Amino acid sequence: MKVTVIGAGAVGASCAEYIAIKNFASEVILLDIKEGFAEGKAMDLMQTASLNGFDTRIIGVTGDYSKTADSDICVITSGIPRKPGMTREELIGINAGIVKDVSSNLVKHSPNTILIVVSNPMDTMAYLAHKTSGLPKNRIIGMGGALDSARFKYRLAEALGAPISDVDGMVIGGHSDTGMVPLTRLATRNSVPVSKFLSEDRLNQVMEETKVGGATLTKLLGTSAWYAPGAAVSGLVQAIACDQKKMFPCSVMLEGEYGMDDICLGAPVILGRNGIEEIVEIELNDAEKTHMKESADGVRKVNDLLEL
Ligand SMILES: NC(=O)C1=CN([C@@H]2O[C@H](COP(=O)(O)OP(=O)(O)OC[C@H]3O[C@@H](n4cnc5c(N)ncnc54)[C@H](O)[C@@H]3O)[C@@H](O)[C@H]2O)C=CC1
Ligand SMILES: O=C([O-])CC(=O)C(=O)O
Repeated sequence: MKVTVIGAGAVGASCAEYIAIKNFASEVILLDIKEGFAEGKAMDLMQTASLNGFDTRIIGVTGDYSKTADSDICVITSGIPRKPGMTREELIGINAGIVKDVSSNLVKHSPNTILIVVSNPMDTMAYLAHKTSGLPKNRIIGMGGALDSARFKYRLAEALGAPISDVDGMVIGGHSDTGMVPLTRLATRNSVPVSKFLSEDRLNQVMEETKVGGATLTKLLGTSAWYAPGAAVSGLVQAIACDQKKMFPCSVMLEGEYGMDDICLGAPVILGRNGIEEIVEIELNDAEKTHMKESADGVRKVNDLLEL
C-alpha cells in the first residue's frame, strides 16, 4: 500500500506520522515544494520508527512527482493555513491554484489513485478537484467532517463530564465556521441521547463551540491545528487501505442526495477499498435541513469564485 502526502508542513507531517504509527502502509511519500523540507521531515520521522515500532518507509522528495507514481491513495495538504481572525474561505486565492496544479500532477502519475483533499477552503477545493482532475466521484474525498466530529465528541464529553469513548456524534455540512451542522439530536452517551443529560442551552453551546473549533485553535496557536487533522486524515486513509467499510462524514460530490446537486458537502459515507462506497442518507428534521441548505448556500458562494 503506497500513500502519498503532498505538503510536508504541520498537517502533512502529522498525517504521515499517524499513518506510519498505525503501520498499515508499506510506503509513504512526503512531497513538498520547499527544497529539502520533506526530506528532512521524512528523515526525522524515520528516526522515530524504532522508538514507535513501525515498518512503514517514509520518503521525502522535493517536487519530484515521479516518486509518487502508482500511489493507491494521495492526500493533498499543500497550501497556506489561516492566521487568527481569518476565515478558511479567505485562503481560496492562493490555495485553488496549488490544489489544481498538485491534483493534476498526482493523477498524471497515479491515474487509479484515491484523492483525499485537506487544503482549505476544503469543500471548494474538493469541488475543484472533481472539476479538474478527471477522477470518478467515488475517488475524491474531502476531509473535514471526521475532524469536526472528533471535536464535537470532545466538547460533548466535556459538557457531560464523561469519557470521550462513551460519546458518539457526527457533524455534517460544510467545513466552515458557520456551515457545520453538528447533529446534537442524534448524539449519544453510550446509546442514550445526550439530551437526557444536557439542557437545550448547553447543547447549543456545544454546537457553537464545535463550529468554531478550528478558529479557536488558530487563535491559540497563531496558525491552524495539525494533530487532530493529521489523525483524522490517517483514519480515512486506513479505512480505505484496509477496506474497513467505516462510516465517516466526508465532503462528497452530491448528485441528488440530501436534495442537492453539483456541490461537495459533508455527508456520511462508507469508506472502503473503492473510496466512497456509499453515501448514507439519514433522515433530517426541518431545522437540520434548513442548516444544511444554508451551509450549501455558503459553499456555493465560494465555489462561484473558482475559475473553472
Ligand atoms: N480540512 C481540514 O480539516 C483541515 C485543513 N487544513 C488546511 O491544510 C492546509 C495545510 O495546513 P498546514 O499544514 O498547517 O500548513 P503548513 O504551512 O504548515 O504546510 C503547508 C505546506 O505546503 C507546502 N506547499 C505549498 N505549495 C505547495 C505545492 N505547490 N506543492 C507542494 N507543497 C506545497 C508548503 O511548502 C508547506 O510546507 C491549509 O490550507 C489548512 O487550512 C488544516 C487543518 C485541517
Ligand atoms: O481551522 C482551520 O483553518 C484549519 C481547519 O480546517 C481546522 O482545523 O478545522
